[in-house]
Amino acid sequence: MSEGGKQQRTQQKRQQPQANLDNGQHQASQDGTANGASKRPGPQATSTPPRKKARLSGPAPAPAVSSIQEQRRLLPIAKGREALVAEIRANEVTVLLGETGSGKTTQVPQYLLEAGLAGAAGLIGITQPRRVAALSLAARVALEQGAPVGGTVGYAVRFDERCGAGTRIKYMTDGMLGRELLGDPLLSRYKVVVVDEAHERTLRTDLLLANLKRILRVRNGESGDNRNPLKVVIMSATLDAEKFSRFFSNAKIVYVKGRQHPVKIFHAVQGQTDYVDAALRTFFQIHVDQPPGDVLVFLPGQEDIESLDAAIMLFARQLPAGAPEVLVVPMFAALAGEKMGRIFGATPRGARKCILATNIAETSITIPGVRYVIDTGKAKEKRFLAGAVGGGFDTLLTRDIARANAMQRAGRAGREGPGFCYRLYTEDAFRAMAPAAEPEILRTGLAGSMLQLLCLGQDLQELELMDAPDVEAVSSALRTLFLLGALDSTRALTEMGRAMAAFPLEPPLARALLASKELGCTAEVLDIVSVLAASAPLFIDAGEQRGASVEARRKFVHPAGDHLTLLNAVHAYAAVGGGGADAKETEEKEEGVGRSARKEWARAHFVNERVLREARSIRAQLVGVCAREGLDARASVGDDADPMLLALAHGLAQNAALLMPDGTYKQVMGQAIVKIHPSSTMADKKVPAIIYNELVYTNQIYARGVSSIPKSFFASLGAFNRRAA
Ligand SMILES: Nc1ncnc2c1ncn2[C@@H]1O[C@H](COP(=O)(O)OP(=O)(O)OP(=O)(O)O)[C@@H](O)[C@H]1O
Repeated sequence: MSEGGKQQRTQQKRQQPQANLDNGQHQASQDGTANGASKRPGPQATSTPPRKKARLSGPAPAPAVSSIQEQRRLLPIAKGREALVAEIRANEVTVLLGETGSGKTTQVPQYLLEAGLAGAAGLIGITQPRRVAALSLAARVALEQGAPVGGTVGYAVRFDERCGAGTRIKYMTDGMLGRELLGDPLLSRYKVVVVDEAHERTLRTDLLLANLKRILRVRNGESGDNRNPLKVVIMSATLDAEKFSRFFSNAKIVYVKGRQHPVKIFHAVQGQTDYVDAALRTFFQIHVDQPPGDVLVFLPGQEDIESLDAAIMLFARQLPAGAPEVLVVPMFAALAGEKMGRIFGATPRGARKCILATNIAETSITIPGVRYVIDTGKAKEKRFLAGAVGGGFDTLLTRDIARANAMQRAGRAGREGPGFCYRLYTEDAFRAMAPAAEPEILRTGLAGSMLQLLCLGQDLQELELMDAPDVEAVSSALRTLFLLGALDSTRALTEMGRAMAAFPLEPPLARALLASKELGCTAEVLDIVSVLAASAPLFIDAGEQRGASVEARRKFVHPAGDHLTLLNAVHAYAAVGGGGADAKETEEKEEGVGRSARKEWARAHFVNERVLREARSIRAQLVGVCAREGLDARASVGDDADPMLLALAHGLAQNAALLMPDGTYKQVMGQAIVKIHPSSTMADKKVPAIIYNELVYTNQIYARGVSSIPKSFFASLGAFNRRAA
């Protein structure tokens, strides 16, 4: 059945509260992550929605621990503190394996600082694959240190940094530390680098590991220079420790024993065909039958989160009067700060919070109050098809998770007291899962990373990596960089390439921005790329209200397509009182009437306001880079569309397609036949030539983020001349 058909069917089903809910039984089992001995059965599904009075009484969660310092002392890792510090002191590289929640991420950096391993003024950097983890961990550890964030403990994530002169412990994304290599190739300010959640094997972690190996060689003395040695600690709860140890010349492996609180695991008795429905049933079984505690549900993506959110609210309204309130809180990468506050903030008395999250909540973080985890066993995975028709494109498909992910998910329960994890898949399915996710370097586009490496004088193919990337993915990245003008025909980095790398943007967007210099439209292109670099689409996919959303947005629609439509929306938002070019002015209007008017405006136009606000902060940072790179951020062409489209086309030259006589579009630099995505303002238009932000493959190849360009542009795009060369 098609995705759309399935969606429709589930929606129909969820709109009938009396639907049969009788296939959600779970059985308790033990696996590597569970050492609880609870006799409490898993939630038993009923044949009707919950009717009986829900209760939020029962055994209290773990006894409150009086002080934060006492909590620290009770963590399993605390018992081995001295021995652990001694091992790290004695070894250049330590691989540290310990159960989820044992205290690795929050405690190890503090132990090392307190033991003097960072010297008098050196830094301890702790990398995380995800920004939300870096932000929340910095907040927690700052609290434990009794100092504000930006004091002893700070953080650095893309487009946001809070560190001061006195910062000694820095939580950061793996990508940020990678960027620091550009200015400081030996990471000389760091005495210790802790690579946390290394099992995730993100591309950035892998590149960082390769660089750390290089840096160790230089700083730790093969060349005799041992004045500023570096220590590296690799950590995870679910790691192939031997592999990491081998990579670092048989590094010492240290195990932290024990976990603070048990997590009891329940598996579904039979496989679930509709995981959103199964999650809905399981949530209400918990809500009705189980003692207090918040619930964390893992789902693949935003669409499922929104669908489950609506379904839970529908059922919650049917609970008897006086039943505990249900508070649904979505959690995905694109959330703005104030929403994060709702996730991590205290649940009101008598209510039960239900956090609906993607895998951004899977590792490292502690969400206070969460006692129950529901795991659908699914995640969205981005995969770059390098050898595909069309020269490669990203796919974003829902897939089964790996065992390591399942164990990490279970580990989000049981952090403040005993926890429970309900897997919506069978124990056999769990055992059949791959042990760990495939390293990202084997499945992702490499152009951006390759450009950064070239700026460091490194060649991806010569780097000593844990797993070497696919040859086709490497040549696809090289081709992209060459067509964008970042490389010359000898594969050497050009001035343009260096300038592109200065921007924390994917190469095509950086190229478009640089092209705006000559064309005098930097102000407009900044507006556009800032939105495209944000972590979610600007326009909300309104689902059933699609008709209404199209109508509401009609006034922004630009005949040239999605990019200028997006620009119109940014300008319209600015006119309501925020989001425009002048960040300072908008900050002043942040409070009060302006703020609520903007929110209302965004809601009425089905525009994602947090994206606009995120884009505004991205823009402010890009303006800083523009100044350094000699671009005038105020240069504007007003309403003149052509210069803006031409600048964009410089970045998206590889993403161009021409109209064929049969009404389809065919790539200019590839063989693929593409369709314009139905969400595009260009969906029903037939224009001679288009550029697009990306191709996505669902059941066919769709171009998303589409603009019409004059065919005459092709003559002036360097990429086409280069292709011919
Ligand atoms: N924000 C927080 N609020 C309350 N308790 C917290 C918070 N962060 C951490 N803790 C407590 O500290 C414990 C250890 O957390 P930490 O992140 O250091 O563990 P970890 O071993 O790194 O786990 P993981 O492998 O899951 O990342 C948690 O189980 C929890 O009890």
